[in-house]
Amino acid sequence: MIDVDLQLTVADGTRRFDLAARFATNVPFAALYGPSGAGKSLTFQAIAGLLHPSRGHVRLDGRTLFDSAKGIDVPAAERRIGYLFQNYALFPHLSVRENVAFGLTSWRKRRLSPEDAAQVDALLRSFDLTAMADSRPRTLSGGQQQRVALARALACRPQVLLLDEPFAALNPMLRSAVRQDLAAMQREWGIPVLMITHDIDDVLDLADVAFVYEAGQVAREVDLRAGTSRSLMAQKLGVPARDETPERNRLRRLLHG
Ligand SMILES: Nc1ncnc2c1ncn2[C@@H]1O[C@H](COP(=O)(O)OP(=O)(O)OP(=O)(O)O)[C@@H](O)[C@H]1O
Repeated sequence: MIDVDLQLTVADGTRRFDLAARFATNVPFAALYGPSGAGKSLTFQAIAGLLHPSRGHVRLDGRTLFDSAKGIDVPAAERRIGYLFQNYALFPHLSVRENVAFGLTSWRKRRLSPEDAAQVDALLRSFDLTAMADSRPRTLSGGQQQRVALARALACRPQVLLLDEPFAALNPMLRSAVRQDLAAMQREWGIPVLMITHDIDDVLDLADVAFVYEAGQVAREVDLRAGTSRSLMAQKLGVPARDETPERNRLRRLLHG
């Protein structure tokens, strides 16, 4: 169960933005959906401990990570949260293996324990990265880089995985394949996922619940589990339903083999 209530203000010389977002869920896959600049990434930063709300709380599976009233603010490194940034933020000077292992090493402890090394090897295998483990990220395709970023986010055995627009850098053909990979990964690792996306298909294909953001607040919660038709879900989310004609589906099947 993740339970957040975040109130914070960010400002620079000319702009100010107020976030007042609240939601709680225990579904395996939840989406934060909404227009650009609505406060979704700030929410992730506050959950991960990179931003400090002025009021509110962050609770994860009964553990309090932040509570302004009780003066609790667990440091980011101790929160056990996997965070996939919008542009992946891979380290260009490190190999694939070193990128995946990054969260498990520290400047003091340069070497991985045998247990951690085995975990890194398992992740490389699981994400089909073993053959490129010693390569630098710039020599990898977009989809491969995305898998490295996901493997790195999972390496610290997180209690929740935050994915900030995980498919944004991928071309449309790759997107649907990677969407399926992500769903399979979620089933295999059993770690709850919160995903930020602008893409209605990401929401409809992956999410159990969507929190719709508007101007720094969660305007509504949409349950996407069985029993609701795709077009009704799209309507609830406030977007036009896709043209799901049989002809279009036939073409989609042909294109995807
Ligand atoms: N340090 C800051 N000072 C002033 N405004 C900021 C600061 N950081 C973020 N903002 C603003 O806060 C708003 C919310 O930002 P946020 O990154 O959470 O949006 P978002 O919903 O994730 O958007 P996108 O989907 O485009 O990534 C934006 O208008 C952004 O410009």
